[in-house]
Amino acid sequence: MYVSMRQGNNKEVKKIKKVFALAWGISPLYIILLIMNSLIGAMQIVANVVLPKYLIDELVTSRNTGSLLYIGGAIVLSNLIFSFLGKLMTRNLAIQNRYMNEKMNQALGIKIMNVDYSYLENPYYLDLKERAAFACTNQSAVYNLINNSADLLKSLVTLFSMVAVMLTLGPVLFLVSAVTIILTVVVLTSFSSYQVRFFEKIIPVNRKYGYYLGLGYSEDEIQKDARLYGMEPMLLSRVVNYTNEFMGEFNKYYKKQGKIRGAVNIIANLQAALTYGYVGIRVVTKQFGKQIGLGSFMMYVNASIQFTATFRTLTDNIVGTKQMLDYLDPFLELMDLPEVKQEGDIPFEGDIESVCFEHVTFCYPGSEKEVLSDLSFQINKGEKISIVGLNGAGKTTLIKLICRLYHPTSGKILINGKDIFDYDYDSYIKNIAAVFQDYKLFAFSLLENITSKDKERVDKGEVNEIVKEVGLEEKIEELPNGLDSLYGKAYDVNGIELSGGQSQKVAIARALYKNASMVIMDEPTSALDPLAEADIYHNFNNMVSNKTAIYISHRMSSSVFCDRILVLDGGSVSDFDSHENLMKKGESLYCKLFKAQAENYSEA
Ligand SMILES: Nc1ncnc2c1ncn2[C@@H]1O[C@H](COP(=O)(O)OP(=O)(O)OP(=O)(O)O)[C@@H](O)[C@H]1O
Repeated sequence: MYVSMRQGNNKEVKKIKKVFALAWGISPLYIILLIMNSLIGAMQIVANVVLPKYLIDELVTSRNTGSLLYIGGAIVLSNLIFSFLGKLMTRNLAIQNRYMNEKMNQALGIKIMNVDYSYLENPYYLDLKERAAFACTNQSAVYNLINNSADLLKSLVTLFSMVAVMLTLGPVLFLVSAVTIILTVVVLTSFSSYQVRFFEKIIPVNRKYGYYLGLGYSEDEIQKDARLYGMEPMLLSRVVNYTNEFMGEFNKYYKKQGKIRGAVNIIANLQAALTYGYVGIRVVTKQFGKQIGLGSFMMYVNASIQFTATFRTLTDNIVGTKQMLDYLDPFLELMDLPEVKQEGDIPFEGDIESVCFEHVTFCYPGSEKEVLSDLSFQINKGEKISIVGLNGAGKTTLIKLICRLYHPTSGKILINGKDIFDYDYDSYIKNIAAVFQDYKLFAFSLLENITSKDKERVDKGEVNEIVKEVGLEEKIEELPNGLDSLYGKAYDVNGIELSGGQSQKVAIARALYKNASMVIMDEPTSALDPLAEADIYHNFNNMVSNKTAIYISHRMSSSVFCDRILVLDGGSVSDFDSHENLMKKGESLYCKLFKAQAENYSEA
C-alpha cells in the first residue's frame, strides 16, 4: 500500500515535472515570476500575523510613542512593499499567463499535426485527442496546474511559518489545528475522486452531444441532406436526450458538492471555537503553561486561523493539482506519442527511381481484417500506372501506405531500394504529391492553397502556368482578387465559393505545384465534367511526362493512356499489365470492368 502510494506520487511528480519542463521551454520568466509571487505572498501573511503582536504588547504595556511609531511604521511599510511587489508580479503574470495558455494550445495543435497519422483514425486516440483538447481549452488544465503548483508553494511556506509560530506556545494549539485539518482532507479527497470519475463519465456524453449539436449549427454541407431527409426531429431528440443525461448527472454532482462544503464548514467552526477557548485560557491562567499577553493572544489566534485557512487553500491546491494532473493525462499521453518525423534519418536524394512492394500485408489498427494481402509489385521511374478495382478493394489504402500514413503490418515498401521508413520524413515526402479523394482546401487565398507558402515566397508566373493547365484560368480571371481571393467563408463573408470540380482543380494544381518526382491522384477527376476531365488527362501527360504517376479512377477510360494497370481484387494483386494485354484476357476483372462501362457508352 505504502509502496503503491509512493509509486503513485512519483508518477504525479514526473507529470508535474513534464508540464513544468514544457512551460520552462516556453517561458522561463513565467516560472520565475510565479515563484517570486508565491514567496512574496507568503512573506506578507507571516508579517501580518507576527508584527501586530508587538504593536498590541506595546499598547497594553509601556505605550512608548517612539516604539509605537516604529512598529506601526514597520507594519505599514512592509504591507506597502509586499503589495507593490505583488501587484507588479500580478500584472506581468497576467500577460505571461495568456501567452503560456496560447503556447500550450499551439503545442497541442502542432503535436496533432505531427503525430503518426494512424493514431488519427483510431477511435481510442481520437477520444484521447478530444479529452486532451478539452483539458487544455475548456479546463485550462496546464495553466491551472502551473498556477496551483505555485500557490502550493506559497501555502507550504505560509503553513510552515504558522506551525513555527504556534509551537512557541506548546503542542496543544498545533494538535487541535492538525486534527481538524486531517478531517478536512479526508472529506475533500473523497470528493476529488468523485469529481474525476464524474468528468470521465461526462466526457463521452459531451462528445456525442457536441457532435449532434454541432451538426445543427454547421453550414450548408449537412443542411441540404438534413432538410431533404427530414433529419431535424432525430437530431433534436438526440440533443435533448443527451441534455437530460447531462442534467441528471450535474444534479447529483451539485448535491454532493453542497454536502461536502457543509461538512468542511462545520469542521472549521469547531476548530475556531477550540482555538479561542484554549488561547483565551492561556491568557487568564498559568494552568496549562506560561501565561501570555494580549499581543500573543492575537498572534496565536491569527496563526491558528491562518494555519487552517492556508491548509484549506493547500488542500484545494493539492486536490486541484491532482485533478489537473488527471485531466492532463490524455494531454501528456498525446504529447508522448511518436511523431511521423521521428522515424528515419537517411536524406532522400534525387528522384524516385523505383517503388517496390515486397509481400506487403496491411490491417488497419484495431482490426484483424487484411485490407491488403501479400502485395508484391514494382513500379519504375516515369511509368504511368492506373490502379483499378471494386469499391473497398484497397486502392486508397495502398496509396496511404506509400505516403507513410501507416506502417505495413508485414512486408516492406522499398523506394530506390530502401525501406521508405528509413528515409528522413521531410526529404521523403517532398518527392510525393498526392490528391486524395477527400482532399481538403483551407481558408487561405487560392495562391496559398496551391503553393502552401506565404505569397511573398511564391513565383506567381509558375502558378499561373499551372492554373492554366488545370483549366482554372478563366475562373480566376473572373475573381476581383484573382489568385489572392480567400477560399471559403469560414471567417470572412467575402471569401469565394468554388464548385466541386473547381475545388478539385485547385487541389490538382497544388499537387502539380509541389513538383514532386511522383504524382498520385486518387479519383482526381470525380467531380470534373467530361471536357475538363479530358483536358486534365491530356495536360497531365504533358505536365507529368518525366514523373512517375499513379492514378486511381473508376472511369476506366483513364486507364487507356497508362503504361500498366494494377488490378486489385479483395486486397490482392490480380493483374499488373498493359491495357492491351489485359483486354486480351477476356476473363480478367479489368476486362469485365472496362467492358461494363464501355457498354453504357455505346448504348447511349
Ligand atoms: N481508417 C480505416 N479504418 C478501418 N478500415 C478502413 C479504414 N479505411 C478504409 N478501411 C477499410 O479498408 C478497405 C479498403 O478501403 P479503401 O478505401 O482502400 O478501398 P478503395 O479500393 O479505395 O475503395 P473505393 O473504390 O470505394 O474508394 C475497406 O473495406 C474499408 O472499409
